[in-house]
Amino acid sequence: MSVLEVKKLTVGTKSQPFVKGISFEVQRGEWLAVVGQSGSGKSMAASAIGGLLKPNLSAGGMVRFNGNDILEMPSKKMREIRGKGIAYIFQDYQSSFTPFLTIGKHFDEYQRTHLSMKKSQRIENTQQALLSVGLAAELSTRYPFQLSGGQLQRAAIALALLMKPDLVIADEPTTALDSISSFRILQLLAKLKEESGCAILYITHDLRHAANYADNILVMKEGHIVEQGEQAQILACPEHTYTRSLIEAVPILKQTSNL
Ligand SMILES: Nc1ncnc2c1ncn2[C@@H]1O[C@H](COP(=O)(O)OP(=O)(O)OP(=O)(O)O)[C@@H](O)[C@H]1O
Repeated sequence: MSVLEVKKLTVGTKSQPFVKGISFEVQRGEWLAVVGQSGSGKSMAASAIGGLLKPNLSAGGMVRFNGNDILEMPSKKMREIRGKGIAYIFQDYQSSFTPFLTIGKHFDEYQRTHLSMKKSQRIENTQQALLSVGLAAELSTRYPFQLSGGQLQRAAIALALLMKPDLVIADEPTTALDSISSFRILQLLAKLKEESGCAILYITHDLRHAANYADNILVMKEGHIVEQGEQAQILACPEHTYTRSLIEAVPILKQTSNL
């Protein structure tokens, strides 16, 4: 069974659709990259899948997560799924943290909401989670502003993965980071995917990330999917002119493509 099944998903305001009937599936252990220019509807689709749409937007069609229909789900159940089954990693990782709570307190509160266990076990889990993303356990006593951007995004990822989700939605998680920190975050996601077998829906406008990490690629343009398939196939032999233009815009990819 697919972890995620999306059928004819539309998202938009009352007067204007921005995502216009897209369909795709994500399997367990798959890294699917959603690529396309700015404004093509990638984030909006991801928000609808994660049940995080802005109040002025609504979604139609079908989104099934582990067989459960997300768009029909009461908000309480959706919050449970978002905590445990689906993790969302934002481009703006600062928004995952409350400035006046320490990093450790964030991890503690998250576990208290979703699990019932002793405080000593929660502390142990927090330390393990920080270590798993290469952060020292001592960072749990610091406040968010006392961490660098890369450290904070790692902490956000550790927090998102604490409940061992089946699906990680990462919406341009490296955009605000320097290239070394970005590389580390991508490596980390790849490692976590290998270890846990989770699926990753990775939103990016950087085709190089898709080329290096994704199993499959889905290309969006103006709210439609124009092409989807295996990563190597799409990059070597793109069928759609829009995909070709995206590849041509990245010289290093153009060299290895059959364009
Ligand atoms: N809350 C909103 N209300 C109305 N229009 C919106 C809202 N959020 C986004 N849009 C519009 O919807 C379109 C799709 O936006 P979306 O954020 O999904 O694009 P994207 O492909 O993720 O772009 P980027 O790569 O820049 O993040 C854009 O034209 C955007 O201006």
